[in-house]
Amino acid sequence: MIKVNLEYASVDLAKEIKDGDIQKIDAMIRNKTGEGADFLGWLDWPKNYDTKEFNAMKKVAKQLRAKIDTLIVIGIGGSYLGTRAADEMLRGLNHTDKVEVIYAGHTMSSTYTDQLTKYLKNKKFGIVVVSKSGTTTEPGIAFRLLENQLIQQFGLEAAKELIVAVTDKAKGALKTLADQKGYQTFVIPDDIGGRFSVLTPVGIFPLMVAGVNTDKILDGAKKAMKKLAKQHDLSNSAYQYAAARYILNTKHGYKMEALVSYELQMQLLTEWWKQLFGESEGKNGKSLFPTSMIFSTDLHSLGQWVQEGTRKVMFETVIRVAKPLADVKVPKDKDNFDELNYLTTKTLHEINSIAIEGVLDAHVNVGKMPNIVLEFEKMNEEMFGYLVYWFELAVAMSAYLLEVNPFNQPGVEVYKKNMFKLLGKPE
Ligand SMILES: O=P(O)(O)OC[C@H]1O[C@](O)(CO)[C@@H](O)[C@@H]1O
Repeated sequence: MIKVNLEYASVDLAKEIKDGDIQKIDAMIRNKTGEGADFLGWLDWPKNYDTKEFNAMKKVAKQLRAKIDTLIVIGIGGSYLGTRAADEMLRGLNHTDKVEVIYAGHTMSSTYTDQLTKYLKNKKFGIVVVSKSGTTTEPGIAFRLLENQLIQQFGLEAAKELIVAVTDKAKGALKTLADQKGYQTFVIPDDIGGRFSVLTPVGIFPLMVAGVNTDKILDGAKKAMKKLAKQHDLSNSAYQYAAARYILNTKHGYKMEALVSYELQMQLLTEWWKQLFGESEGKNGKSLFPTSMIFSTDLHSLGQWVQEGTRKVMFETVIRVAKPLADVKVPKDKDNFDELNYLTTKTLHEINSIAIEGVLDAHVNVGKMPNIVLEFEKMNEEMFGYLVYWFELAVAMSAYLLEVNPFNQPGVEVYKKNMFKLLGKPE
């Protein structure tokens, strides 16, 4: 479902990396002997997840969906990015669905929060609050505000049916609060970190409420798991990607990787990817800075820099989708004032695909910027599950190649501690 095309990357895997090193790290991942191995729960999750819990989630999601027109998903980082990535990639602007999904708790912007609370005044809304730690400030504040508003609008009893918490199975502020107030809870497994959690109740429950076919997402993840578990060396496409970016970074001196998609509805997927790679690898003064662009949109802004700006700093990783969710024909026009009739033999996706060819040539051959191309078979639910698992395995390999622990994020705590000190948070 994903092929790695290194034709434009100026990387020769056979010459520039030892297959033995890849095999060693693969064994470390599979045998759970590397640093941070306590957080490898995602590795077997597609076959190990608790089907009973998932059936219970389906039931609760159906009940909640029947009662609301708007779902507020409260969370930050790994507690919301994967959900939003799937929501935008799969539902996109599909407003025919009865439930609108709005995200909160990923910002402390007072303007956004004020606008949201006003918008919800005439809405029948429900809340899914997601926090593994239960103590993160942003979702904590958003939940306090929106829970109050929901109770004011619909009453205490109704709140028990309109609020669901996804959090730790036993500990943390959110678990205590939900249990005390009688809110339904679903569990974030101990051995899966936030940014690896989209296939757990973190992503799956809100997506169920949003009406997404989550069974197909999990089928896709299982497909990836089964295929990649059989390939312990560079025949594994996730490892090819990890190795290529490692070589570009450590042997060719590149400092940044831009994930590029030609699908506007993958914008949030690139945000999810940024957290996955940024938090997993950005340690000990090492790793690529993960950034992203949407083409052709950003060709009309950053395109100039990409073509002619500072060289040997950034390379691109381009997602090329073979089969989009839908396609559109350019209509014939009898006047042809806009001179576009020459395009009417092609669909929009065909035009987009030709743009990729043209841009690859311009960026690689003229601009001398290496491009890794990730060939995605399609863009549906199954593909989403597949790509999530694929990137998770890729980042584990990639971080271990850099000799950093992929599963912690000690740097994030620094700002949090400073902020708590300045705000006078009691110890
Ligand atoms: O789910 P929590 O505990 O609220 O944490 C949210 C996010 O915050 C971080 O700790 C830091 O951004 C992420 O690792 C995590 O995904």
